[in-house]
Amino acid sequence: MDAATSSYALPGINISNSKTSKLRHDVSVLCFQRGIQVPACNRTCEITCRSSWSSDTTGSTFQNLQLRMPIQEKSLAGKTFCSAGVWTHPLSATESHSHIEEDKVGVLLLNLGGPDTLNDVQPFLYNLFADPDIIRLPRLFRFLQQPLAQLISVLRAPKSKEGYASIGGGSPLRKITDEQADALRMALEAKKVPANVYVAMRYWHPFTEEAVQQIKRDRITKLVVLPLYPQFSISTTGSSIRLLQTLFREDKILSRLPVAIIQSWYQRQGYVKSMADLIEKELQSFGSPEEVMIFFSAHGVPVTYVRDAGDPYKDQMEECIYLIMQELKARGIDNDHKLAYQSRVGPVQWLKPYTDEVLVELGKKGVKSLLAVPVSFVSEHIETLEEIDMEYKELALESGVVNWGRVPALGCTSTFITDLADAVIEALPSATAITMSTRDGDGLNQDPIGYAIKMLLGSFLAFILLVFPALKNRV
Ligand SMILES: C=CC1=C(C)c2cc3[nH]c(cc4nc(cc5[nH]c(cc1n2)c(C)c5CCC(=O)O)C(CCC(=O)O)=C4C)c(C)c3C=C
Ligand SMILES: [Fe+2]
Repeated sequence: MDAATSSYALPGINISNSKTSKLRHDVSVLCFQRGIQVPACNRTCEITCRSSWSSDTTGSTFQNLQLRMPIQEKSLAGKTFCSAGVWTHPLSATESHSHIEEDKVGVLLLNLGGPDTLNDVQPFLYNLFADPDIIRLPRLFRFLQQPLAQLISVLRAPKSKEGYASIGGGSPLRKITDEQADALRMALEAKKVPANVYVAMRYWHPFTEEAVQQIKRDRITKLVVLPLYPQFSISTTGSSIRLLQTLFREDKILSRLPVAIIQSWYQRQGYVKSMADLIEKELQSFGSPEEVMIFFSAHGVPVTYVRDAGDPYKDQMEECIYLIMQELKARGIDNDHKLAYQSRVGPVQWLKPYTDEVLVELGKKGVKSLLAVPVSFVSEHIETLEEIDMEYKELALESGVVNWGRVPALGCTSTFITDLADAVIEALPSATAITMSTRDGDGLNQDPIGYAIKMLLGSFLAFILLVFPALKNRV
């Protein structure tokens, strides 16, 4: 299911699924002003009109426009990954330059954040577990969110600290994200689109609230929100967008700021090609590259996110792997591959198959060469540097794998950053103000009794597991 049509759609925000190469190009643009419909099939008019609209009139007009122009895209694999209600007008980088000269453009990079020092680990974990998009309690039990976050963060901190200690005493995420922000700013400048680039971390510094205040102080007039997660998940991009929506709605100035949100970009040619480049290069470091199993390891999410809440993460991940493998095939690389999910936390079921279990299976089956490819995140972080490079490597070697390799995260790879710059430029014309209220996205509306029972049992189970000492180390 696509995020735009799932229960996690965020109405009022013009969210685009960034994928230049696949969008239809025969969409004509209409220009509305004060109730008068002015047919204007050129893009300059579209942008000029929209930037002069007041936010309260733009929302409804734009929603109509979206509904009247359904775009349904089928991927090569036959899955729908862009559905009605999402409208993106594809402008090429050069076409759009003249339209945005008068605007003061901002780009807001969304990321998770990580503890800078070991002392930050527990408060960072508290922020993470206090997020209702990470631990999803029914509204009736939301009062438990903070005490539960306190309890889980204190219990998990020692194990997390060990992990962060083994990678140098803190997360490298802030430094890498700052470098990516700088590289993106330069790439945009090279394309004659000067922009301020801001970093908004969800759970640690620089917090989203800080970035948003800076955007206000800088008097940005058009904003593109770009998550540094290629695929959409309720727990990552969804959570940050929800927070942004709250912050913007509460603020007189920000609620009128035209914003375009790129919800996912795993299907962009630039990203797919950059990933294929990394894999192709790393395969060459093996003695017999054609015998290497390409092992994609994605961060997992609890299975209920996908099954009950309509998180498109799993579908997008599978689509993403398909596209990367197609790209490799086109280059004559036809290796076996496998996708598994890592980093599960707590007692609930997460997306399967689990990375650790698959590694053992593959080793036992006689796979001798394995190339691990982290695929849900574009920076090195604790789960690549510690979990994959240390834990999973050791497990694979113990299980019979002899040759182990790992593809680095994309980081500031220039083809990748250039493509992100194009994604920003393409999204700019679709910026509209965030004014509408959030539709309640949890299952409460659909089956309130079933939902309450499930969540009550879930919370009860979580408590039991947390206070039961023998099970503590699974948290
Ligand atoms: C696409 C990426 C990610 C998804 C999806 C995701 C979901 C998710 N994560 C947790 C719990 C934890 N995540 C932690 C660290 C962490 N998570 C991601 C990315 C995704 N998380 C990253 C990049 C990082 C690392 C940040 C860094 O410091 O480098 C942690 C803390 C580390 C640890 O203790 O293991 C926790 C906890 C849940 C519960 C969840 C989905 C519901
Ligand atoms: Fe995580």
